[in-house]
Amino acid sequence: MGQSITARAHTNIALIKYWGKQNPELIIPYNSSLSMTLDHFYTDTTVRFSTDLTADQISFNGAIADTKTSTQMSQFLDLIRKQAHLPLFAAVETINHVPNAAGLASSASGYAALAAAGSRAAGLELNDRDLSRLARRGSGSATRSIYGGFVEWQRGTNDLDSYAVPVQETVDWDIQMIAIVLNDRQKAIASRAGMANTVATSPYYPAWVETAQAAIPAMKAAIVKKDINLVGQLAEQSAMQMHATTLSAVPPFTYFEPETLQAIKVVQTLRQQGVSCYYTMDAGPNVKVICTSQETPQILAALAPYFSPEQLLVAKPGPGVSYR
Ligand SMILES: Nc1ncnc2c1ncn2[C@@H]1O[C@H](COP(=O)(O)OP(=O)(O)OP(=O)(O)O)[C@@H](O)[C@H]1O
Ligand SMILES: C[C@@](O)(CCOP(=O)(O)OP(=O)(O)O)CC(=O)O
Repeated sequence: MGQSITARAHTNIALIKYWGKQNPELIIPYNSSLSMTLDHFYTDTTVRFSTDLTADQISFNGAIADTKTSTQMSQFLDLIRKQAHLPLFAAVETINHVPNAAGLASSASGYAALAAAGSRAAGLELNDRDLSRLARRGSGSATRSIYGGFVEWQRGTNDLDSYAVPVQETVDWDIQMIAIVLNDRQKAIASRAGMANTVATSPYYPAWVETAQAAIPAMKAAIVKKDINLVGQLAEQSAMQMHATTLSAVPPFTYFEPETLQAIKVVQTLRQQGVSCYYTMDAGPNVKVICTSQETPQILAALAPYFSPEQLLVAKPGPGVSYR
């Protein structure tokens, strides 16, 4: 009977987005990305390898995982089994402490937690870099969730040199995000399919890679300066440039919904009034507002006529992977 290991990983939101893979099998991106790990939203995953099992046993939020999810997780466990030379099945229990369909990447915290708990349960003692490389194989955004604070995923060119590094692990200045949960409809195009389609068909894609790469040093400088306005401006630009590549794909598609524009308008109006707030968006309609805690009450008040309190979730910078 193997040891039972529980790991916690927090989700993250990219300020400079990852969008497109140069190697889909190994999940090597075309561009580097930079994110903020969030405090309130995380996944707890427990893994135990056992001679008693005849198949992986995967429980997801207290129920048996659906076939698609459990197949993906078993394939990920295969990577760990191979690395550890351990031909045993595993019992996995994972719980996402991320509100349903909040547009806060659960694949990021999910695969970072599975990489951490799974590798340890298999007897591997991976350093953070190798843990980041392993998490990357589950989902690109998981590469960054190994670390807390601000994190850069250096794109690299192969399995060995594509991993995340901490940019600022302890964030001692005032920055946070308000996630606006617009609707809980299943998104029509998953990020994986959306980015593949964009790489294959958007004539703007080469420009995306070039501008995203150039934005990384600019964002790092803004973080060092603790400049909320510069961080916000660069994040907003990156998000809208990413979404421009979906509009220019063939056939075109978008993650925007009417409520998305409503939320963006509120942010723009507040900014005209002198409030420091900026928006970002991932592969779904929900908007995340980058702001200071000081101005958050004013921003929540401006959003209140359009969205209920349950739709507005506030998060601060959070920690890296830990073991329970
Ligand atoms: N706790 C978990 N453990 C392992 N895998 C998970 C976990 N939570 C979610 N996932 C995987 O992540 C997938 C959901 O990821 P998906 O990319 O669709 O959305 P997201 O990660 O929430 O948002 P984004 O598109 O921005 O990454 C699920 O299908 C599941 O396979
Ligand atoms: C828009 C994004 O959130 C895309 C995240 O994509 P995923 O990490 O979910 O994609 P896969 O690597 O295919 O699993 C931007 C980002 O998080 O950087």
